[in-house]
Amino acid sequence: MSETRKRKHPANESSIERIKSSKMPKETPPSKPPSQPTPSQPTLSTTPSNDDPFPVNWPKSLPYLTTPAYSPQITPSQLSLLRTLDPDLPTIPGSFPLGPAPHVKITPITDLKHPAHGQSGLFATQHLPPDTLILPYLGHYHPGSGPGLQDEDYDYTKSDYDLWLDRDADVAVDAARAGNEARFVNDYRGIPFTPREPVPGQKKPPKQQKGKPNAEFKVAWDERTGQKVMSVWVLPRGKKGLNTGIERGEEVMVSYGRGFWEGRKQEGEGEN
Ligand SMILES: C[S@@+](CC[C@H](N)C(=O)[O-])C[C@H]1O[C@@H](n2cnc3c(N)ncnc32)[C@H](O)[C@@H]1O
Repeated sequence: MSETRKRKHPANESSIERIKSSKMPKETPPSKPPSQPTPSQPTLSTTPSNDDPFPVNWPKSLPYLTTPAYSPQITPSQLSLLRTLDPDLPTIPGSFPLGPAPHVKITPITDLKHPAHGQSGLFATQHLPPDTLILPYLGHYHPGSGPGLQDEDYDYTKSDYDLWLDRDADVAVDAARAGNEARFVNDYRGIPFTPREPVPGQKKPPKQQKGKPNAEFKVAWDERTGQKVMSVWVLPRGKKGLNTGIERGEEVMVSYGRGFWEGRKQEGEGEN
């Protein structure tokens, strides 16, 4: 077993760091159900909030969240920091659905050239313009350092689905044991480039960048639950206007950060 350490997180490389992970998590149910919130915390909702409770292709063995879950080790002061409004954060509006995200679909990856072949990814079901909120990234909120990285029989440092949420509050969010569609967002590295077709009514296909992410993780303020959440957004247009958004059928791809892959390489070396 390799030593426990932190490495850069699959997210905005400048601001978010990922808790170290070692192996692809298994999509088997945890040996214990996810931690239940204390009475003072919002309810962990795995119950349908509308007619279509689970997203298409959601793994049935995994609890589907519509609001965050909480490690029992999260303290009241951490909760209070998470629930203090930061007006500079982008917002998830109260009108955004609690439940399956409207414009993306979890899709098994069958392309043998795709580096995550055999796993799944998240794909756009319609054009997503630059700077659009795609969906929140839900999971267990847990301490990002110290003994809180071990929850009873679960070790967050082994997760490949763990993101820093708030460094000042020392809180991270892990979607390995429960989450929503956002946990299926892959890193752009090595994903085969698929040229675009012209959209109906236009001669040329929309501009496209090769070998780049088209989305990013951002911390946001969730008006629906009154707290900070991690979330996935389409990249902004950019100074040169090169980002035209994500076309229907394209995979949503972020950068996990170089540290994620370096950490993984080191683990591989450590295991030899
Ligand atoms: C947050 S999960 C992403 C969803 C994952 N594909 C699934 O079906 O559960 C992170 C894991 O996806 C895989 N992955 C994501 N992007 C990848 C890439 N560009 N190349 C290889 N593996 C990738 C790795 O196994 C990584 O540990």
